[in-house]
Amino acid sequence: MFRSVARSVAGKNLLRRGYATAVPERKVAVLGAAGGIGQPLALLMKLNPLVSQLALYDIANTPGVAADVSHINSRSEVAGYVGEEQLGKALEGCDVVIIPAGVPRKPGMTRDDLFNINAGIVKGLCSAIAKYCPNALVNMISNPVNSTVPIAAEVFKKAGTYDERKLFGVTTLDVVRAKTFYAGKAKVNVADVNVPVVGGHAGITILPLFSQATPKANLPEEDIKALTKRTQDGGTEVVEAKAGKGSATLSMAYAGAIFADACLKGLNGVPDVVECSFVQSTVTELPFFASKVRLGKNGVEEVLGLGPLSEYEKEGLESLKPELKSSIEKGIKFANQS
Ligand SMILES: NC(=O)C1=CN([C@@H]2O[C@H](COP(=O)(O)OP(=O)(O)OC[C@H]3O[C@@H](n4cnc5c(N)ncnc54)[C@H](O)[C@@H]3O)[C@@H](O)[C@H]2O)C=CC1
Ligand SMILES: O=C([O-])CC(=O)C(=O)O
Repeated sequence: MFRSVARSVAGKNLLRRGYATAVPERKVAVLGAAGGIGQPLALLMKLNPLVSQLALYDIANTPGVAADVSHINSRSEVAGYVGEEQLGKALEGCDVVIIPAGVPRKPGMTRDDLFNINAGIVKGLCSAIAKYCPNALVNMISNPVNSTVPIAAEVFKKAGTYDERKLFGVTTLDVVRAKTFYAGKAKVNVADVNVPVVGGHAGITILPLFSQATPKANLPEEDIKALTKRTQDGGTEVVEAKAGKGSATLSMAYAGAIFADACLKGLNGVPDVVECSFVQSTVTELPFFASKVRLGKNGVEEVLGLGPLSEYEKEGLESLKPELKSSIEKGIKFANQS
């Protein structure tokens, strides 16, 4: 009886290490797993019961991280992979690949200042994904997300493996911040709060839609403007507080774990899994845009529209388009000329 249920779930075996519920096997890789985000994200993915195999890849230091995390008595088997020659093994059979590989900002830098280093890193990793796990859902964390996602798309197109339903820029941290800041201002329970955040993932391209926030609080316009600015500058707030020691890592690991969990639930057929993400889109005239996305067995099931916007949000939407367009074009150009 159990076996027949098992076979019906995407042909995957269900029982490993005594895990006794009908949850399919899922392999997740974290690329950049020894870094500031990678380590806590590895921990959180190890705690996720939907993961059966966890592959931790970096150019250095993954054996230690993998040995450490592997002692936790949760479902998944953990393996560490180090150096390019082990990347293929890390990726083979992956259902979800999470990419926090690359350099973080220092005070005074924009996310776009990371382009020169991170674009090449992302390009290399995506070429390997196209080769070793072309069907995996890719969760792009590396900045500038507004450019790294288009780079990944171009790499996959060139390799003939592009499926727009399987490529995601992770913008969950913007949602996490918007929820936290809104709850503080509106004096509502943060656990009940929902706020869509659309656009992209840098400065004014981050557009929280507080007019759609629930529970409703009817905050005055000046509070909405302050909340919007704080959400847009949330990354910079952390970069400045860390004073040269990097950018958000712990809150990003939390956000990355939420988004990867949503991807896994979608793959497993859980209905109505909706998260905001920067994806290929026709919601605006821009080819990529963050909005609410319904996740399913093939990744993006439906890109949801923006819903009704306030006048302030309409202005924000128009103001962000030129910057987002140029970041997208920069990524596409890089991928096609190098
Ligand atoms: N999407 C988002 O909301 C956020 C994105 N980020 C971005 O995430 C990235 C990583 O940030 P941190 O973890 O703080 O940096 P980090 O420097 O602490 O860690 C990065 C890791 O990537 C590894 N790495 C470098 N090249 C690699 C390659 N070719 N293959 C595999 N691994 C490689 C490094 O060895 C290092 O362990 C940055 O680009 C940062 O801007 C950070 C916070 C939020
Ligand atoms: O601000 C940064 O450089 C890192 C990031 O993307 C964020 O914290 O939102």
